[in-house]
Amino acid sequence: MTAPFTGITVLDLTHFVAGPWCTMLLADLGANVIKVEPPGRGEIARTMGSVFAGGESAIYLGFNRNKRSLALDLKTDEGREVVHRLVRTADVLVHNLRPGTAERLGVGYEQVAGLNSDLLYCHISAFGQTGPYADQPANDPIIQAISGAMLAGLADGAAPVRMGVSLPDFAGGGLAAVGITAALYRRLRSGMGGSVDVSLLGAQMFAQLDLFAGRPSDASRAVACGGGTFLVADVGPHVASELAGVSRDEALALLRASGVACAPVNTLPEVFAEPNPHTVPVRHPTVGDLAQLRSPFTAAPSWPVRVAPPPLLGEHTSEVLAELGYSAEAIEDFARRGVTGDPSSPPWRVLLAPDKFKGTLTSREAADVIAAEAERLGAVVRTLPMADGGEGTVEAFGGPNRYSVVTGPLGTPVRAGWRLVDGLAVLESAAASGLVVAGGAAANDAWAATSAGTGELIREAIDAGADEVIVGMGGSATTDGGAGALAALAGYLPFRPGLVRVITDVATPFKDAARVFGPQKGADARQVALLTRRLRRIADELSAKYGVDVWDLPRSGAAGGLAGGLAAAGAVLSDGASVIAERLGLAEQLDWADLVVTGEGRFDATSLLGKAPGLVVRESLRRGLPVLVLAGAADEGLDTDARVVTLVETAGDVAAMEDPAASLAKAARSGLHAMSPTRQER
Ligand SMILES: O=C(O)[C@H](O)CO
Repeated sequence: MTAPFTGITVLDLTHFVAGPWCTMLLADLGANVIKVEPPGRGEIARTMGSVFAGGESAIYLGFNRNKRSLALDLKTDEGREVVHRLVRTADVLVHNLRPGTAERLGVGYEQVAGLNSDLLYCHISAFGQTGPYADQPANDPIIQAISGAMLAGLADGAAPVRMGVSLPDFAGGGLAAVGITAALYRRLRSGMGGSVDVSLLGAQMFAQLDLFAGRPSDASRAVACGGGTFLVADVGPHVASELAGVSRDEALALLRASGVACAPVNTLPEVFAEPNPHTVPVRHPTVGDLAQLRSPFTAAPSWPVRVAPPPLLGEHTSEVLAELGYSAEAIEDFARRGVTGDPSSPPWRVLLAPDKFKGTLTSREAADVIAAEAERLGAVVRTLPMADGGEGTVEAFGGPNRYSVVTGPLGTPVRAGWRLVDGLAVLESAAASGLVVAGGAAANDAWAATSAGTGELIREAIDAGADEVIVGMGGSATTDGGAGALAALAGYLPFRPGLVRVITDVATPFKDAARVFGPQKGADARQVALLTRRLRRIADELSAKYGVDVWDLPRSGAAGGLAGGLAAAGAVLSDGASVIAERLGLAEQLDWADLVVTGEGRFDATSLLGKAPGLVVRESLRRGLPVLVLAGAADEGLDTDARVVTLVETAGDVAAMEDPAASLAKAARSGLHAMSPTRQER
């Protein structure tokens, strides 16, 4: 079951109370509400009121949950172009701008109706669109005054009092949400868009119907109790005087026991000490734990109720612009020129280049989790998921666009993804002959496991016309010295120069392939010895056939010697992380970044030596860039200037394994927050 307004997009140009309250009602019911705010300062409520926490005002925090914030200067041509793109994709536009302002910003009804005939345009105004006051600005006290609410319940001649509750705003916002709901229903039946107008004065008049109907104000029902407290109960003067001598709690107990409707006159802290669960907790990135008033709707059957924290200013700018089809370059350009960013504070550019978190998150998944946290802190983000030749290599190049059924490591056919774009094929041994494919070390047969499938993929790539084939090595189940692959490639060997480049996750030579990696593939000591003897024989055969001695050749032991087998047949061996970094343009991305984030499952001395995160760290530090490493776990006392934050220390070792995405988010939040340029103010 989805929330009722799932799939409805609301372009929210509202501010302060009435409009944000209306759009929050829609957001609570599942609408995708995009709140457009001026860059730098945000909507007016962010700086209004007397209660602030984490840099946000309580007024703003109260009315804006479940929304996304897009910082956008509507006074620029580009800002207007963006908002018009949004109009084209939105179902509803809501604003409570002063008369004439929407038109000045290019979002008046006449200006946008032609862009999207399905659009429902809701204008919340003080006095409506017609009548003598239509052009007059007004706020809640003005409406309270003109509607008679300021004198409601007061004795004749008493000084007017503004109701402590902004009823005009709540009535206006709530009724606007009803009007929008009705218009959406009409659109569903008739296909018609259109407009909905709600005036605060009309809404207030409607909400104080009982005043006009002459209902007595009943001020006398507030009964004084001991200690200067009050309660409300329908009791006569005699009982009231009795209650004056007892504590309020006692008085309430007596009245309740006698079945008299009664309640304490609560102070605000007392309201929240009442047992009813009126609030729901939410974690806000700068405020911390934040109580939100629970939406009073309950439905049966129930629909999902979500409570996402009120967004930071511009938190979703990049995300929304990307959804509208803007390129990463255009998004960055907007930020730099002040269309979406605060021109007085330059964007914080964060490059995310993690490797996989082996067995839990792919590098792409990890990058996406970290990106969400960085964007929350206002960063402009670029992602560059890394790999080293093992699992995730094809993904790092953009993901598979072809699939082939090939021989799996244990003989069972496997569907392996690979990629061919502009003559460059990328494939990986992990997908065709991987340990994961074999079912892990326990299920693997280290002696029988074959690299045939990787050979078949190479054949497919050559047959498909690839000019260059990059073959990732790593994460394999095999220790067959490439014998299976070479047999599958019969008729295609030796490779013509430059055709096949093998990129490896390790520099291990052929002779050590079984000793170093056999155990993780399920081989016991006896099998390791047998596998090493078999590798020796294969090396001799390769030498006799191709005249290449791979026994001591660096990198030839990757993927159980498959790298060596292919190298003997003419492939070039290279370091996986370096080739991938070069092909993906890591250097240019580092030139762009202010902070670099990398990561992997376990960060240890070997990471610093050769693996992708080590390379990212090294290259970043060489340029003087700060680096954050997020790792599942890390060795103590590593010799690095990078800041290392582990999932184990921030989320605990159980959570790190059971919910790696949430744990990574937590670690990213902590690390990024500590390295954020504005952390002092946060
Ligand atoms: O596949 C393997 O053997 C290891 O990942 C080293 O390449």
